[in-house]
Amino acid sequence: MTHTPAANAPIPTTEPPALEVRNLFKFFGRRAGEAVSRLRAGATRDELAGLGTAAVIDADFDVRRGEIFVVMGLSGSGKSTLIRTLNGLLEPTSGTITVAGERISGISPKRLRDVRRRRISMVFQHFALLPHRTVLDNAAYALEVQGVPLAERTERARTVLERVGLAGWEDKLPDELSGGMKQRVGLARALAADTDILLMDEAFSALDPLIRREMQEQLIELQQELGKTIVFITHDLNEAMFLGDRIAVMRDGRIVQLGTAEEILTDPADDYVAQFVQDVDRARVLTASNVVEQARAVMSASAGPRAALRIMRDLQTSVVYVVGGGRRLLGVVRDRDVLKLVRNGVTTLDSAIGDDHPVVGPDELLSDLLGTSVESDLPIAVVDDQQRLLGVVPRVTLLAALGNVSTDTGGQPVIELPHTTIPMDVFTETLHSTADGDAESSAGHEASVTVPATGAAELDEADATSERSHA
Ligand SMILES: Nc1ncnc2c1ncn2[C@@H]1O[C@H](COP(=O)(O)OP(=O)(O)OP(=O)(O)O)[C@@H](O)[C@H]1O
Repeated sequence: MTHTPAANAPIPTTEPPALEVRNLFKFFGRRAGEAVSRLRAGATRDELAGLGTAAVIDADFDVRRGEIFVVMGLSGSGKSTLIRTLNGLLEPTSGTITVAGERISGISPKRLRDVRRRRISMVFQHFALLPHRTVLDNAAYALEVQGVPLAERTERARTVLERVGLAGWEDKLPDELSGGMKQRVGLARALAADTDILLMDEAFSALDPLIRREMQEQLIELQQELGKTIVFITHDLNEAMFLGDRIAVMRDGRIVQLGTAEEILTDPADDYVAQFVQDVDRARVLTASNVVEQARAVMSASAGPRAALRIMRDLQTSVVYVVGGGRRLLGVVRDRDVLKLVRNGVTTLDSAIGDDHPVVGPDELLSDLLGTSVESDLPIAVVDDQQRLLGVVPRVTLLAALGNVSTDTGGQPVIELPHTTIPMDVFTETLHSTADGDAESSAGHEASVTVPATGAAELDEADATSERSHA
């Protein structure tokens, strides 16, 4: 899952947003205008219950081009009403809606139909397929309504059916399909219309959990492939968090929080949202970048085997991460190999650097980290796309994050690497006996720990300083 930048980041384009919603109110009932004035003045939904229902109260947001924007809330919170106003099925009581720069509120029905046809497709919970028409005809239906010639619409429908995994099913009737396949036809029909915006109203809610997850994953793939703007309505927070680049949480007609999944999970706007997120499957929301910790046992390759041994001794670990220029991760060195190099008087680390350590990118989901974590005794190294070491995810941190527990044990950092099983004396003895007038020859001192935290240049300098201070 790739998330867009933080919720309030500026839109990096001069094009208008896919959708602009400004101060939108929808009131069902008598004296709607008066009800909206009272809502603006601070009246609650309950206070207006005598007049009717305030289904959407002062919604104000943009949907960016190419994002999956999820509207999430319990039954009755106003999600369906909001989406129906977005596609012009309902006229707002007050406020405006603009689609790709074109107003769709307060315009003539003919113009509205035209904007909808060109800009917006809808996918429904219960598929809304025509039972006596084949899969192909259902997929081509929107195009047929638009008057697209038969040959062209058949070709476009075939292409999208293949894309959603239904090649070979074109001649079947809806009744011959499973629920997941029916929804794929619904999706294909929406995609065939080739509009910029897809509105999906609880589109996966009627599906079995496994099929539902498959559809969610496929939707993300399709979105990345096709770059559609998707507004997805759901009452399921896990689904919202998995799909949404941003999520609007609705309660009693109001959007109470708008943000990325991470923002909502880690900084819920109020107790209501906090209660919701308690049950979220964190493994499918949080990524390595959310839980990464600073790696302590890191050294520059140029510092050599003796420096590695000193770090192992001082941190009592069996492994040190080795980085090159620009903090690029080269691999790990292990205590036994380093000990051999030092004993043999080898001054470069290269031959001991191994790559048998787990590495992931910052966007990797925690659910994908679990398997990696159990396969290795080392913490997972997190690197950026230039292979620069960003930090590590120790197993204990991963488990704590999934269980929503703190790893803070009173200021003591988590021990991230396996303890060395080689007695400390052996390290010290080796450093002394092989010392050639360097730092370790001044017996009896405690070597200061080299715990580089920043760039390789600083690492080199830290080592040089360490050597000098011992000389
Ligand atoms: N046409 C209508 N006339 C009167 N009240 C309505 C109408 N449509 C919706 N409402 C009311 O507006 C409120 C919001 O309903 P809406 O269907 O938008 O919520 P929802 O979050 O989509 O819920 P659900 O998931 O159950 O559909 C509810 O109290 C509902 O009863």
